[in-house]
Amino acid sequence: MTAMSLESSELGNGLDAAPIVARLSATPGIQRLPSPKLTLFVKRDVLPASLCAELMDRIDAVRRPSTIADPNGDSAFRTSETGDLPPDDPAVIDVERRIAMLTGLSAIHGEPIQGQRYAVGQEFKAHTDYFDLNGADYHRYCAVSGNRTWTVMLYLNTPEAGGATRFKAVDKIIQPEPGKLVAWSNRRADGSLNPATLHQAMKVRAGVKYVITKWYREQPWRG
Ligand SMILES: O=C(O)CCC(=O)C(=O)O
Ligand SMILES: [Fe+2]
Repeated sequence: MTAMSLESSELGNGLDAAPIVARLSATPGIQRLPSPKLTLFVKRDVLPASLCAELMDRIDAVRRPSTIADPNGDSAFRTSETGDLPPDDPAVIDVERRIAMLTGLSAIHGEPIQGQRYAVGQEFKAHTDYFDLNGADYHRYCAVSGNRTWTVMLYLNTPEAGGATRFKAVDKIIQPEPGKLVAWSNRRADGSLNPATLHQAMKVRAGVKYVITKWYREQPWRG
C-alpha cells in the first residue's frame, strides 16, 4: 500500500461514522469492541516510547487542576490535572499527524489535544464526553463548534496499579499501556448522542497515569 497523504485522510467530522469506521477497521492490528451499542476501537503501539516520554514532559509543563462542564456538585468528580498542549510543539504536531492518518478525522474539526495526569487516588467519575443538551452550560460549550462527535485517547504510560478506563454499559475495561489508542464515536448510527459511551477513569492506586485526549466537533473548531 502506498502512503496516503494527510489530505486524503480527511474524512470529515465523524458524525457519519461510516468512513471513519471503514478506515479504522482496515488498520492492521486494530481491535473493534464486539458490541452493537458502542463503536469503539483499540490499537496498541500507536506511539513510540520516546514520543510518549516527550508528551508526558509537555503535560507536566502545562498541567493544572482539571475542570468539568456542568459541575454536578461533586467536587471529587474529576480530580486529575489537565492542560492544553502547545499546538506548535514538534511532539504535538507528530501525534496530531498520527491520529489524523489513523482515524481519517478531519483536523479542522478537532479541539487542541489535552493532556491529563492522575496521581494516586485521582479519577474521573462516570461521564459522557458529549455535552448534555439540557446542561446549564450547553450553549457556552457548543454554540460555536457544535457538540462532540468522536473521542480519541492515547495512554502514555502504565501506572503501577489502577487507572483503567471503564465503559460500564458495555462491560469493557481498558488497561493503560504506553502508546495504546482508544477511539470511539459518541453517537449512535443515526448521529444521535449515545449514552452507552458512559465511561470513567478509575482511580490510580499506585504510580501515576498520563493520557492525551482529542475530541472532534460537528463544526470546525473555533473555540
Ligand atoms: O483517563 C481516562 O482513562 C479517561 C479520560 C476521559 O474520559 C476524559 O478525559 O474525558
Ligand atoms: Fe471522557
